[in-house]
Amino acid sequence: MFRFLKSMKYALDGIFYALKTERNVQIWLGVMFITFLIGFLLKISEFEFMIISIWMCGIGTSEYLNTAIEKLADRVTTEHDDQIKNVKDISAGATFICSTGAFLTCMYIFIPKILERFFH
Ligand SMILES: Nc1ncnc2c1ncn2[C@@H]1O[C@H](COP(=O)(O)OP(=O)(O)OP(=O)(O)O)[C@@H](O)[C@H]1O
Repeated sequence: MFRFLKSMKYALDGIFYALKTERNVQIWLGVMFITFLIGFLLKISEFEFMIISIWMCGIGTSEYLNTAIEKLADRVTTEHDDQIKNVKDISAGATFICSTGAFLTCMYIFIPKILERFFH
């Protein structure tokens, strides 16, 4: 049990460290807050809220992993290196894929509600 709590503390240290220092992580948190606010105003269902939550956690997870990979890559070398470029680009690609999926899902949920509310 003590080991589990210690692991949780390390994970929380990582979460707060990235939140304090990484702009992209801060942007993710802001976007998540705004998305939930829009969802609340548009009165999305519990199911839609769960779907959006899963996407938001997915983006956060990929952003944290992307940050960790970038940091590790910079430890390997900060000189120009083609492999490091590939590693960083692929890692950024993962976040991009997840963000695109989340964006499309949010549009699918929000647009009909916006049309319904303002154009009916
Ligand atoms: N050592 C390197 N060698 C070759 N290309 C690199 C190297 N470091 C970065 N790059 C290229 O520059 C891009 C941006 O890298 P960088 O480390 O600045 O990340 P970033 O996208 O600006 O993320 P963040 O804003 O989180 O720092 C990479 O995707 C890669 O294409």
